[in-house]
Amino acid sequence: MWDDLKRHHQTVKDRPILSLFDDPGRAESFSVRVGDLLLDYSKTNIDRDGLRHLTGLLDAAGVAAKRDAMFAGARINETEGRAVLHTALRNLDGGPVIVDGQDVMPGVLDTLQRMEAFATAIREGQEAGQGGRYTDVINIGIGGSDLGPKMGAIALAPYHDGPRTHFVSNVDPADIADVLRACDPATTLVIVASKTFTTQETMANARTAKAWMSQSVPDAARQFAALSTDLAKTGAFGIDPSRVFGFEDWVGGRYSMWGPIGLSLMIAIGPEAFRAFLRGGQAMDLHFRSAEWHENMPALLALVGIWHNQVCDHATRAVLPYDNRLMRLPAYLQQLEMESNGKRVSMDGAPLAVHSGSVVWGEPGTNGQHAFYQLIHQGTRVIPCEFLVAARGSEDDLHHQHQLLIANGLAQSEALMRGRTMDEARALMAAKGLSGDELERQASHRVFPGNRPSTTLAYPRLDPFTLGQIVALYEHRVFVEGAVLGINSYDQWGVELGKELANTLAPMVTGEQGTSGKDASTAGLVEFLRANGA
Ligand SMILES: O=P(O)(O)OC[C@H]1O[C@H](O)[C@H](O)[C@@H](O)[C@@H]1O
Repeated sequence: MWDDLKRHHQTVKDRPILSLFDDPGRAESFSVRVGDLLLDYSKTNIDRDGLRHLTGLLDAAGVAAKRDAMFAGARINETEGRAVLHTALRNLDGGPVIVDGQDVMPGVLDTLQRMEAFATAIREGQEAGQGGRYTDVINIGIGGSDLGPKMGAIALAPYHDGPRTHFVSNVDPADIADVLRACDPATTLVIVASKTFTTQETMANARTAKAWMSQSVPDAARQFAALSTDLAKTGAFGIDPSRVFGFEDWVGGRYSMWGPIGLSLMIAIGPEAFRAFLRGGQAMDLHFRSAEWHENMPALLALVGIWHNQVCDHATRAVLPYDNRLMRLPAYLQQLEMESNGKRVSMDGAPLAVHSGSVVWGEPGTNGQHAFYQLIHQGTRVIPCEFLVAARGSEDDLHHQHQLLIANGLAQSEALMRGRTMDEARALMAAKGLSGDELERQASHRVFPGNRPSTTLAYPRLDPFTLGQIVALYEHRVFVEGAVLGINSYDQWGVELGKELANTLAPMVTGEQGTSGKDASTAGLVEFLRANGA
């Protein structure tokens, strides 16, 4: 299959994408809609044959059966022996989900209702701090216990009508110090978010927050809540079970914002808006489970990615939201995609025959246009771009600015595809009065090779339902890519070695131990930092 695709790529790689639009149905045929979302992938070099080869990969890898196994609660995370059921967290009225002969939905819905009651009590003031109604909520967590709710809280800022929300993740004391300085301990709720409740950074920050609060209020633990799968550890930390929201090991950290890890977001925007977010995710699940591959948005987004990364060998992909409040989406996707599909062996342990998932990066437009787009347009590497654009913003009185935003987003994808030829550049320079060698030289700097691929995801407005659809779309994109590659998208062994070595280095940094056994570079750096006050 891969060979067929690579052969096909050889035959089309020099073809201008623009020439595909000689077919008047191109844009329509290479677009897909789900509800009010539109994904346009017509500005890529994928044609009908390419799509046939790509969907062939899905059939060869048995993706439909793997998808159904995931939704049915099979232990598809084989290296950890776990089911993968974040979809159950948004399965509001989708019927039972059975794991080991037990329906998990009553537990999921019960936890959701407890979260809603708690969030409402905080928002309405029945649940208060020792100095009065809560004014601030601090979510302490890292990775999946931070990126989702933080990305969501920024994305849905117009819906934010609860207490102020802060996020602390880094073990760097600068992170927590800046947040604590802005909060009154007597009216602050601290949420410790950690699936395992052992993560070094989170536990260090949680202890710091507790010490900070203990200086001002009689019973600091009363103003703490916990989100975790390990209820014994939350109890040992002193958090009352009534403020602990548990979840099961079948929710992966980077897939967890739909459940208890989303509590800070729910407190910020309210339970009703949070349910709309869940409904958006559920709508995408229903689509993913039922649509044929050629009109299945997550599958197509994944196939476009596979075409660009594993077939065309473009190693990175830029995610460019023309929607400023999606500013943390690229960071969120870095964990979702790179921790999920950054694997070098397939499920059975054999090395991959093709590259693993791509490097994901990006910034909102239009900011990026004034920074790194130069390289995207004229650099020697091709960087497939993924644009996201809303028809309307939340600032109706400033809609004229939003229209400028849209024009900029669409202009970039057009420019990437169209480019500018040497003849066009020459004409520009001639119009400026240049001639001869100087005209040639100046014109060559103004050539855009074009033929650079992009996709555009368009939607009416970034509301909670739409955000739910977008996040679930990307989750399933990851699933499809992982299934095609035959890897386990749901473990993350690649983060372990650094953690182990940090434990061996900590006593060297404090000076309790010498640096013997370390390479000369690492030992030298420890010594330099110690000599300078570490
Ligand atoms: O939620 P926690 O157990 O504290 O884990 C937080 C994060 O740290 C780990 O190192 C993993 O790489 C992430 O997948 C996880 O989201």
